Amino acid sequence: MLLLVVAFIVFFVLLLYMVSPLISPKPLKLPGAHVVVTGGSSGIGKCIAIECYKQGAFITLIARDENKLLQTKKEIEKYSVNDKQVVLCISVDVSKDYEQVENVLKQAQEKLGPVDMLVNCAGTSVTGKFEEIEVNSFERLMAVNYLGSVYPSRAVITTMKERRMGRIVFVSSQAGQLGLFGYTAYSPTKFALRGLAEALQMEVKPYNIYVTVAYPPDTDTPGFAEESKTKPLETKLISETSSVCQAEQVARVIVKDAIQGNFNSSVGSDGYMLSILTSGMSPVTSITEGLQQVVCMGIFRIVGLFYLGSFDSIVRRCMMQREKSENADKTE
Ligand SMILES: NC(=O)C1=CN([C@@H]2O[C@H](COP(=O)(O)OP(=O)(O)OC[C@H]3O[C@@H](n4cnc5c(N)ncnc54)[C@H](OP(=O)(O)O)[C@@H]3O)[C@@H](O)[C@H]2O)C=CC1
Ligand SMILES: CCCCCCCCCCCCCCCC(=O)[C@@H](N)CO
Repeated sequence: MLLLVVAFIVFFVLLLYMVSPLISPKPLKLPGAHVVVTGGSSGIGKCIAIECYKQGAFITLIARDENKLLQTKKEIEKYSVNDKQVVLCISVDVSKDYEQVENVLKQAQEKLGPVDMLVNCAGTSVTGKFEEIEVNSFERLMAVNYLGSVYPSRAVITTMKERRMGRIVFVSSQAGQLGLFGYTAYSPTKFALRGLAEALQMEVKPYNIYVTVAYPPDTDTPGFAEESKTKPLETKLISETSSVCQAEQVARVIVKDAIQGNFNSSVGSDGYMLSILTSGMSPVTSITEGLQQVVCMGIFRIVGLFYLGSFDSIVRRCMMQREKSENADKTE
């Protein structure tokens, strides 16, 4: 009898341990909240700012180009839902000097109150073959995409911990879940965000702060148009596996997941598969999410192997094509 009771207690405690990280956070209320969006003057960041503004938030936009910031401010203000709402613009490079980033965020908080949600969306990309990418691009991308997310987060986290609330969003990429031809400089910066997010989430969860990592697919933005100009053929063909998304759609998903405090945010069916497949030891934010990972991971690995096979064959075909045309050039 005693044994049975002990066994029951042990079982119960184990169950509690498993289920405790699965308890979903309370959603953030956006009306009246202060949302800071880095990279908020263009593309996905701009759409995230609009989405939050439409839901009643006060917005701080951060980017370098002042004209672009002011233009975006005007565009966002068209969507106001009450006459108290404010859009504040700050021109700063998020990747250069920590003190400067800390200072401007202090000013923003003096004007609009403590930051309830920070969206780290400032970022840029360079594609090309490893040996053809300028050496300083590796450093620059790491500075903008990684340090440019560390600095603003580091600057707001103390106040968030004091208030025992907050959301921090990191905009990674599908190229932050798997490495692809052409992305040797870009992918590592997006993988780095995941490591940062996991470690930070474990630290700040007891303070009721939730971290979200978003993994968007190719998205129709000015940044994407710029990237496409110099993209290797292989990268283009591989990327065509999944279709190009609209920035509005990506932004809606990111804002929804951030409000709910979901650690993981993905778009579309291959986004869904990739996120399950790469969930590893990342935090879970609902029981259904945990269950889906347990059940689907193996099956999605099989699907993934087929994708990898097709990517390899694209790379091989392109190489043969190139050699053929080079030989033809020589014989001419
Ligand atoms: N579009 C896509 O296909 C995908 C994009 N992503 C990621 O989403 C994010 C946004 O991408 P997207 O909307 O395409 O980008 P855009 O190029 O359209 O916009 C980038 C924004 O970041 C700002 N920015 C860039 N560098 C800095 C800096 N050093 N300091 C401050 N602000 C900066 C830009 O303003 P300014 O130049 O004036 O500073 C601009 O507001 C990026 O992190 C990108 O890697 C992820 C997956 C897919
Ligand atoms: C079972 C799993 C199957 C998975 C299939 C995955 C298909 C991969 C397509 C990858 C597209 C690359 C996105 C990079 C976007 C980006 O960050 C840049 N555009 C930034 O400008």
